[in-house]
Amino acid sequence: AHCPVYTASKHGVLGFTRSLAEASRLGNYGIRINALCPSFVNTAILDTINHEENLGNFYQFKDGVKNLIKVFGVLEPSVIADGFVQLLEDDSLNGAVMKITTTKGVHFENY
Ligand SMILES: NC(=O)c1ccc[n+]([C@@H]2O[C@H](COP(=O)([O-])OP(=O)(O)OC[C@H]3O[C@@H](n4cnc5c(N)ncnc54)[C@H](O)[C@@H]3O)[C@@H](O)[C@H]2O)c1
Ligand SMILES: CCCCC/C=C\C=C\[C@H](O)C/C=C\C/C=C\CCCC(=O)O
Repeated sequence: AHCPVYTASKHGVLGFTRSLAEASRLGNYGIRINALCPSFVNTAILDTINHEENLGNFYQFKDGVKNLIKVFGVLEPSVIADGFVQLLEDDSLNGAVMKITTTKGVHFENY
């Protein structure tokens, strides 16, 4: 929401992940490819919404993003690291999309 190009890039990452994971499985590449999709995380990127040069025409919607942050809260990076370790350790995961949110914690999007 609010930033169409940013959002399009994230959808692209998911398509890339799932397609490459299937290619890896079929081609016996020996690697697993998964995506980790967190809600808001406490990193420097959150400050970018305060700068017009980052959001361009969509700067006018920054209060909407701030409201989302207020409603859903901000995760600490350590929570994301824990999810990442789970992706590393679970050999059954390939082409998986792990979501981490304040409301549901770690869960998976099934396609
Ligand atoms: N922080 C969040 O709320 C959040 C939530 C979901 C997804 N993400 C995604 O996670 C990823 C990492 O974000 P983050 O929160 O750690 O942000 P961050 O701002 O802390 O880190 C981003 C890093 O990317 C580097 N970078 C930027 N442009 C680059 C380029 N062209 N080539 C190489 N490196 C470049 C920056 O120098 C910086 O070190 C991003 O793709 C972001 O969209 C972040
Ligand atoms: C919205 C774009 C703002 C510009 C980029 C700054 C930060 C981006 C952070 C993340 O990519 C945001 C991702 C998801 C947040 C959206 C809704 C949260 C829903 C959480 C839930 O369902 O519990």
